[in-house]
Amino acid sequence: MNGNSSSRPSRPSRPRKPAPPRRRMGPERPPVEDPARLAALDTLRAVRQRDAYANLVLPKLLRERRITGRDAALATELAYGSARAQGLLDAVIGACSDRALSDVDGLLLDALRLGAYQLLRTRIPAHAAVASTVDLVRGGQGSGAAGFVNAVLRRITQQDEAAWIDELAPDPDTDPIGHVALANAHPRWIAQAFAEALGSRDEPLREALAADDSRPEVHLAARPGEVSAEELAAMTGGEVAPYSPYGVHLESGAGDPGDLDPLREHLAVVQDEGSQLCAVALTNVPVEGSDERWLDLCAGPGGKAVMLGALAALNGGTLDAVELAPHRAELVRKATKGLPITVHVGDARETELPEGGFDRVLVDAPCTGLGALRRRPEARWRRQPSDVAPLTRLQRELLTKALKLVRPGGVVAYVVCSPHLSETVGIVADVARRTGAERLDTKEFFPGVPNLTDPHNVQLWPHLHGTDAMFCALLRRPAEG
Ligand SMILES: C[S@@+](CC[C@H](N)C(=O)[O-])C[C@H]1O[C@@H](n2cnc3c(N)ncnc32)[C@H](O)[C@@H]1O
Repeated sequence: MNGNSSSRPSRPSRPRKPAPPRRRMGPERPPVEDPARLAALDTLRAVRQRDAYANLVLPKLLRERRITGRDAALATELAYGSARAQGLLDAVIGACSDRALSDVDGLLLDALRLGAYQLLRTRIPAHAAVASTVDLVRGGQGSGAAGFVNAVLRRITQQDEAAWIDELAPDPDTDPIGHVALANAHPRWIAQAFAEALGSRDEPLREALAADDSRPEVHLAARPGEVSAEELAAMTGGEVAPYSPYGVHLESGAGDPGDLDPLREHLAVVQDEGSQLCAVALTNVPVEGSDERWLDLCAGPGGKAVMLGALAALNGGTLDAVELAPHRAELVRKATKGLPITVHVGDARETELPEGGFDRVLVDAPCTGLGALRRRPEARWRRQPSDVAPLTRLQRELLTKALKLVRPGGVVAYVVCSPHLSETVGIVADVARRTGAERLDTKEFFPGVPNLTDPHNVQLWPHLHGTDAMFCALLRRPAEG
């Protein structure tokens, strides 16, 4: 029998009343009176639940919910700030909660982090920070949960950030690295890696971690041959960068740079000034003989390929670009449209491109990214010390292959966005020793950049150069004897 009850008499048709609004199942959403905080909270949730990237989730949410202006700026500050400071916030929340953090429901932990960040690291009045967070929780998880969050946040208000650090951080006399790590919201192992790279556990380390813990400016790179840095600065309201001949700095929070006309028209890309300097340095080294065939061995998503491709075009040459991940290779193709670039998808270690066939080769190797933590809010809490060893194996193999692909007398730039010594000087010293490559005085090819002291390598730092902590070493394949 048909499930429709055909035996029922049909009812006379009546004018239909508008249906009452349908109630959602499950906990009610808060009324969206506070779109900025709700967007920040939803971002923290996506980071925790789906391993999402805050700087991909939030801009999408802001667009979908049409959040703009001051609300967008507040959402950005709260989402990225809370993600960046997570370890410090958790230490304080843990000290103020009668439950172990591992027993606190994830949704409540997100809200507590959002509230604690406002209390410890913004000028939002304490009563507003507490009340707005409690309202979000009451709307989402009910009044019992709201009571718990209220109690924890009220305890946090009893001291400011400095007092909490005094109470919770390791003793600076016996564990200076542990102390400065918590005070600047970094995991200890990362602070330790920075200390080793800086050769200091004192003021330089504190300055490096503090710079890494602040909101970065947006850097743009003008496409060589299309527009000058001065013109790009005038078009975007930015400032010409201090070191890169193509760089422009924009204030952070000035909206989505992707909406700027020069970016839409492919006259410029978003690219950290340190990355620009490393790509340009490769082209600054004199080479004898031919100089037409350049190679970018790890090209996705294509920032440096755009720079190198545009410079190759001006030089009458070409660029080959290799990328393992097909979707990232596609990004390289899109970013470099109109430039003399051939994109190859595959493992650079096994590429069939001709050995000895290139005059200049860039190895912008996959790395921990510890040098760009300020641009990736949650990354410092996600990365693990165990990530380092497999990357160093890959880095060593890629640099070794690059030194085969470059012709005798040609030059290779080894670049990583990390100051971790195992990924930087450790790789270069080892591969140079095994291959006989000549290590050049890399800083010579970073003209005008101060505070470079290593005789072979360049390590940039946010606190010294305003760039990501990029590392670059230039090597030459010996001419055949
Ligand atoms: C640090 S990123 C390169 C960034 C790029 N040069 C830019 O400026 O936009 C490293 C890239 O190497 C790619 N990769 C990883 N292993 C690779 C391999 N064995 N061969 C080629 N590319 C690889 C990654 O997918 C990633 O896109």
